[in-house]
Parts: sequence; structure tokens; C-alpha cells
Amino acid sequence: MEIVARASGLVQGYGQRPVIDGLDIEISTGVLGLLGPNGAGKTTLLRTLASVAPPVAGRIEVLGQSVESESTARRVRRDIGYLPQDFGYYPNFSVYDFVRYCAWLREVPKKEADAATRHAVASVGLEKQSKAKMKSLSGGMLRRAGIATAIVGSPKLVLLDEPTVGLDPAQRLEFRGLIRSLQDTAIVLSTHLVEDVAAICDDTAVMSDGRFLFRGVPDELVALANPDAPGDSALERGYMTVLNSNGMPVA
Ligand SMILES: Nc1ncnc2c1ncn2[C@@H]1O[C@H](COP(=O)(O)OP(=O)(O)OP(=O)(O)O)[C@@H](O)[C@H]1O
Repeated sequence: MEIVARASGLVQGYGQRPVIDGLDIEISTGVLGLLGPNGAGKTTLLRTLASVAPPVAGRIEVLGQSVESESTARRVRRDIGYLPQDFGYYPNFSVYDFVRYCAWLREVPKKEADAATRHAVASVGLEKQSKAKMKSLSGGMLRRAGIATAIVGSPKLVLLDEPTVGLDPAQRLEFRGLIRSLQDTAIVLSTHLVEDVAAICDDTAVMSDGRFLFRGVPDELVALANPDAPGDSALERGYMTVLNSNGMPVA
């Protein structure tokens, strides 16, 4: 597994209040599931790694290049795909045009952009809707179009903020298949669904109050499960055990 991105001493916040205060993270190829309660700082971390918001302090590297400042971030932005939780779109754009536009924003080279767009649209199973207007899509299709914008041009780092929200069970299964098919990519996926982590993640981080309480493979989280902890599966009990660890990192 290749390390695609790393951050050290990361500080991020809004106004005077730090939300993340001195976080270290290494992200390798494979799928990292970022779990944590509301307000844990998952979105803040993903936005910062995506270079949407420069960190207050600390160092971020993607593919060995530092991305703290706007000028340096531009060099690697092509290699970062980001799907925000509530992504904005132009309602009158077709699916194809919207994904193509996102390829352009990420500076996918012009001669590759059409093929990359077709590939991304096909990967999320929206070929038939390629000419449909974004405003005509169902919630699940819209989310798939969003995922296409994050993977167009095959970025090495893909950051997905709650990508399975609004998907029905069949669409969630399709989504998992899609994620598994992305080879040689480092994917960070924030979710509230422990079953998503069980199904597709190679690595897990549990975040609370802007820091990691746990980082390891899902089986290690299972091994930590207190049998009396709430949860319908061993992984859920492991997650709840870690969350109830009084804020003390347990792994
Ligand atoms: N734009 C903002 N201005 C001020 N505070 C913010 C802003 N965005 C987030 N916060 C605060 O930062 C903290 C972390 O929020 P963040 O959205 O990163 O958490 P999260 O783990 O993604 O939560 P959720 O699971 O609800 O999406 C919260 O206390 C939140 O209220």
C-alpha cells in the first residue's frame, strides 16, 4: 500500500475555535472509513484535506507535494476528488456536462476530459441518464452523479463525505461495488453507517471532538467490542465501545 496523503500537526477551526487541534493522519491506497458522531470534525477534516479550506496550522502533503497554500494546492488538485456532503450543481446542466465541467475545474487535460467524463459517468451507472438534466435526477442518481464528479480523471485521493446518504439498499450495494472497483486509489469515506465500513473499508478511524479515538482495521475495532455495548453487530459494539472510552484513544 502506497501512502498517498499525510497530514501532521493539523489545526483547523472556525473563527477562534479549533475543531481539529494537532491531528496526524496517513492515508494509503485502499478505503479508509471515517466514523464519528455529529460534530466530530469529519467534514472539517475532509474539506481541509481537499484543500478547500487552508489549515490554521500544520502540514498536508498529497503525493509528496505540500498543499497548505492556494498556490501549492493548485499543483495537486487534479489528484484530489472531493464530494462534499451537500454538493452544489447547476440544475439545467446535463449529467455529462456537469461531470465534464468538474473535470475542467480540476484541470483534467483537455484532450483527456471527454474520455474521462464518459468513463466516470459509466462507472456510476448513469450512461442512460448522461443527457438528462441534473434537476430531473432522483436523490440516488444525483448522489451517483456527485460521485462521478469526484472520480472523474482518476484522482489518486478521493474524499467522499457521507456518500451513501439518501441511497436505497440496492444503490448502497452498487456504491460499494463502485468503490471496490477503484484500484490504486486512496479513498476516505465519512459515514454514519457502520455496515458501510464493514463491507468496504480496509482501514477505519473513529473521530470524536476533532481527534482520533481509534485507527486500525475493522477487525481490530471488532476485537475491542464490549459485549454490553449497544449495537446490532460486533463492529457497531466496537465503535460504541470506543466512543464510550471517555475520550481516551483505545488503539
Ligand atoms: N461553517 C462553520 N462555522 C462554524 N462552526 C462550524 C462550521 N462548520 C462546522 N462547524 C462546527 O465544527 C464542528 C465539527 O463539524 P463537522 O461538520 O466537521 O463535523 P462532522 O463530524 O462532519 O459532523 P456531521 O456528522 O454532523 O456531518 C461542529 O462543532 C460544528 O458545529
